[in-house]
Amino acid sequence: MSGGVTNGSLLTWASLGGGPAVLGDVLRLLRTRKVRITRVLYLMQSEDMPLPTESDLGAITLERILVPLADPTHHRVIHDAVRDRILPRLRSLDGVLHVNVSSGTPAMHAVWLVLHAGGALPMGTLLWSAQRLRTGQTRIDPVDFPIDTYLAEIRRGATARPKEAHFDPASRSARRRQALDTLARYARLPRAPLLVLGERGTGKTRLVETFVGPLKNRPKVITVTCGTLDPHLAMSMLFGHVRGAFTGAERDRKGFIEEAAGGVLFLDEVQDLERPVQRQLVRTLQDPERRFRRVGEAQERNADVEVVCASHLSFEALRKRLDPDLFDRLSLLLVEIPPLRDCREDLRDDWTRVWAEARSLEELSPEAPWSAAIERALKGDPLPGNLRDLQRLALILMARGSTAPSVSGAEEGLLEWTALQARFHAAERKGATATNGLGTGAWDGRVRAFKRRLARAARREHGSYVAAAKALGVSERMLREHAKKEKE
Ligand SMILES: Nc1ncnc2c1ncn2[C@@H]1O[C@H](COP(=O)(O)OP(=O)(O)OP(=O)(O)O)[C@@H](O)[C@H]1O
Repeated sequence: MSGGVTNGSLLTWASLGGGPAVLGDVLRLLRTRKVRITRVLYLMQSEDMPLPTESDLGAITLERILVPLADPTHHRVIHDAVRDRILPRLRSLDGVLHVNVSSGTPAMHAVWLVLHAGGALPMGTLLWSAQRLRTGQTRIDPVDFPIDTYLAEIRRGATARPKEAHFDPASRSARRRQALDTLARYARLPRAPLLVLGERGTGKTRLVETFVGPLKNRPKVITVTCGTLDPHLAMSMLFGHVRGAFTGAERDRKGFIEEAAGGVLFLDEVQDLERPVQRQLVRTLQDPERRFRRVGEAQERNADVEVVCASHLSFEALRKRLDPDLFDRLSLLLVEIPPLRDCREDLRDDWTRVWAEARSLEELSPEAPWSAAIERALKGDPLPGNLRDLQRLALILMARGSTAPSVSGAEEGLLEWTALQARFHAAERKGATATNGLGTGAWDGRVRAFKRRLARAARREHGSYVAAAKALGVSERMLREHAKKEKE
């Protein structure tokens, strides 16, 4: 490499007709982009494919690779041939690999994209699309199509299944009505982070995705379930990273903040974010421009995002778990979604909605079954799982009948549900004692809290960290790390 010019190899399928001429143009155009190709890997389906001339190639080495294909329009055939014949050759290539994805059939083009996205091509490989224009000239463009990002988006779209109910703000109970009115007022304020609290299963996620997003006129909602982020990667997942920022960072990657640009970034169970990430978030939230840095990058970026956070913890418990500055910022606009047991007037509507959504078989009645017994059961249960308790009942009843459950069938199902609910209530009580102040958040967080306790207990027992470390045969530094990591 010299003067910003990179040496590399170009991989291209041999084409009939004007293929070699286009190849000559591609090599020339790459040179204008400071890419010096020293070797062309020329994939030929048969020996009689036309070859580029010396004037096309100059000093470039032409390496012909014979790849017979039973069907060049068949993705699997192409993939298998490339995997077996080409990929092993690429491992020993010097310099950067450039692939001309436009040569060959559309199926060949697609296979390059997939192999690249899947990481099968050497690190740093660049894809180029070359087009012969009507004027007879050729143009090349880098292929900027991050398949994995698109797939994630498509999957998100697929999870928001069209049959899913949008959150219905109409409610009969005063508590829920008040909460939703407040939420609607707050949501209309631009650039003000919003905190939604509510027990598990009260529908917070759906509420933010289908009610808050549209209210903010930002239907795109990127939901991040904070407890599922790998603690070591959380910063990069949220803020993105640049290539080389850490081992395995093979290319620049946008974080969720950038992905949410123009929409809403929804941080679900925000207390599960690691403290350093929380601190970083404070910086971004207090900046009206929402500036941030990708991991490993000095330059600041900004993203036009609205931020909404949610937690199943109570106000007091969340205050203890969050960085104080973050809590201060998030709690400016706070809405608490009441549990179902405090909104009994809405139970029948909730039940109807849950039934309609849970109805996975066409032959099941679209009408939610209703009887005095169902009403008694629902109204008499503390419903600790909220909407999920209703989902459980719906599934039990559905499993009992392929048509609208008869009242007697429903009653048997109700007995089953009541027995199961009793087990959940018991487990809930036991869990409340068992967690013993370790919190109810993500497993990682609870493990850390446990280690913190052990480290602190060891210090109390032995009088100092030095003595405790000696007695336990561990390093003092590690003990101190465990003891301090988060403020309780
Ligand atoms: N309006 C609705 N109608 C029917 N079902 C709903 C509605 N809102 C939510 N649900 C269902 O209820 C369940 C709980 O909803 P959601 O996940 O939004 O609650 P949550 O408060 O975020 O709970 P968690 O934090 O446990 O995920 C989900 O399975 C969801 O599909």
